[in-house]
Amino acid sequence: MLHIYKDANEVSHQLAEWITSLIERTLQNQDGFTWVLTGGNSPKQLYELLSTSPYRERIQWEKLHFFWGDERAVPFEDSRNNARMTFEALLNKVPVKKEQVHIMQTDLAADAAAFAYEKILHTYFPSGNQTFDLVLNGMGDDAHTLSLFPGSPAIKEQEAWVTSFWLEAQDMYRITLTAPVVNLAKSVVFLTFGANKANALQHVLEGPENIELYPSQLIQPQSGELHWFVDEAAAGGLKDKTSGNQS
Ligand SMILES: O=C(O)[C@H](O)[C@@H](O)[C@H](O)[C@H](O)COP(=O)(O)O
Repeated sequence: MLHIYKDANEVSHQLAEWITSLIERTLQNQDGFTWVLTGGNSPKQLYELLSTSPYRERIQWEKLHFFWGDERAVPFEDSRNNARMTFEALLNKVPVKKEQVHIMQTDLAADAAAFAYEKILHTYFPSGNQTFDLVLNGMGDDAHTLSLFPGSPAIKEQEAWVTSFWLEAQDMYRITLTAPVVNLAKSVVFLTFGANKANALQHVLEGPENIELYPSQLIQPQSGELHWFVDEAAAGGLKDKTSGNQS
């Protein structure tokens, strides 16, 4: 479902409300809520909103379990580390305990970190049939999501839930969830805005399938929901802007 709002500010506010309501609804029927966070710049305002009134009070933080969609294999102290950004924007400001938070361990070798993370995920989701309550994703202007970059080996992974690889262009290892585990989630939400995303968004949503070039096309939940929260600038190239709720 496509949700188009005026600008980045409005997208962030609407998504803060949407996520808070999803958490409230879900926790009426179950005891915990598993949520995959994304790095990048786009979610910063959303995270900050969630850590303040009125969202902060509505969320039962002690029932949440946090995971990450991908990580740059640099120390937690490095400003490029995705988990670090999330702590600064959100997790340091809300009442969550260490045991609720599962970061990808960048003090290990990247392949060992991927293996360790996969083990944690299988403990949470032993049946292997359904995974997270919510996966929040960003999308790059090259149509990557998570660390599923065009042409990267990670986009071919069919079995493993977590993988790692050397990303030459950025001179670093990446650790990432794969499409198979994300596609078992109950809800997947993409948050993206800005005119620089318009071309990628048009190809991902309306172009012919070309996973190598537009890896975000890999994300198609098997039985869960898929939502795109975008602004008018990012939606600028779409021919069909009606496939969902719009403001
Ligand atoms: O570690 C990362 O780089 C991210 O997890 C990545 O997948 C991100 O979500 C996109 O690159 C969009 O980033 P922006 O929100 O900054 O455009």
